[in-house]
Amino acid sequence: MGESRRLAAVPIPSVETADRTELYRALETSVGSSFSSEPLAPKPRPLIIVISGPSGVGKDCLIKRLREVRESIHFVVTATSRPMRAGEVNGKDYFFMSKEEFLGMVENDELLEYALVYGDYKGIPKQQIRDYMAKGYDIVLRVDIQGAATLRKILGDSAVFVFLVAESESELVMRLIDRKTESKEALLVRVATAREELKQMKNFDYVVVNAEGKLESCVKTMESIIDAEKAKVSQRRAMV
Ligand SMILES: Nc1ncnc2c1ncn2[C@@H]1O[C@H](COP(=O)(O)OP(=O)(O)OP(=O)(O)O)[C@@H](O)[C@H]1O
Repeated sequence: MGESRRLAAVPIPSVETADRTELYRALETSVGSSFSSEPLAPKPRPLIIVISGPSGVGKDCLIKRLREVRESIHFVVTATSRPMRAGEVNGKDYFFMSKEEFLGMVENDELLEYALVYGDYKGIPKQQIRDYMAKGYDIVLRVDIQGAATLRKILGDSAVFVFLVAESESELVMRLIDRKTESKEALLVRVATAREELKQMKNFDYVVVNAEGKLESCVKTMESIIDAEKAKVSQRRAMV
């Protein structure tokens, strides 16, 4: 009510008889300044999305599909000293390098985070993140649980942390067995580790289920999370 008393005394034509432009102009004059065409929502900031979860849960598959359905995503290619697996491509799946080269990057503070995983180094190159955020891309990082905990310490709430799970522990083990990329010893390490890792879920912002044969639904959930994050009034402000 207090607001209406401050409005200019301009006659407003009848809603029944006046045309749209006439009414618009009269309302504009009454409120005292032109109506702006500027977007009412703030421009969404680029997000850093950390995707983690036990080995074999489908992180790579999810990210691959997410990149196909969403153009504005940059997947940060991790540097690693582990040997290339059959079908992997250098610079696409990982930047494969020797231990010496990797430690050189550590020395030069070129990595956001790094760790020794199953005997091999893995780390996230900082420059790639900066370059793509500057171009407006959302950044997707794929890290193991240990890496996610380290990133949480570095990035705090400025990044979105997503924990990917299978629908059950037994499904996860089956998936790992079916992938046929691990020796029996490595398989045992991975399943035992997975059991421990599941306890870390509470440190994440979201948990997304990648159920057997339901990758598309998992991708949709991820998209919803990204869309919801973009619609936040107070957006996360990630700096690397
Ligand atoms: N929704 C799904 N239903 C059935 N199989 C799936 C699904 N998602 C992924 N897989 C399969 O599970 C296996 C593991 O997937 P992926 O390699 O993406 O896991 P990851 O989490 O990236 O594993 P790692 O951390 O060991 O690299 C693959 O053989 C993949 O094809």
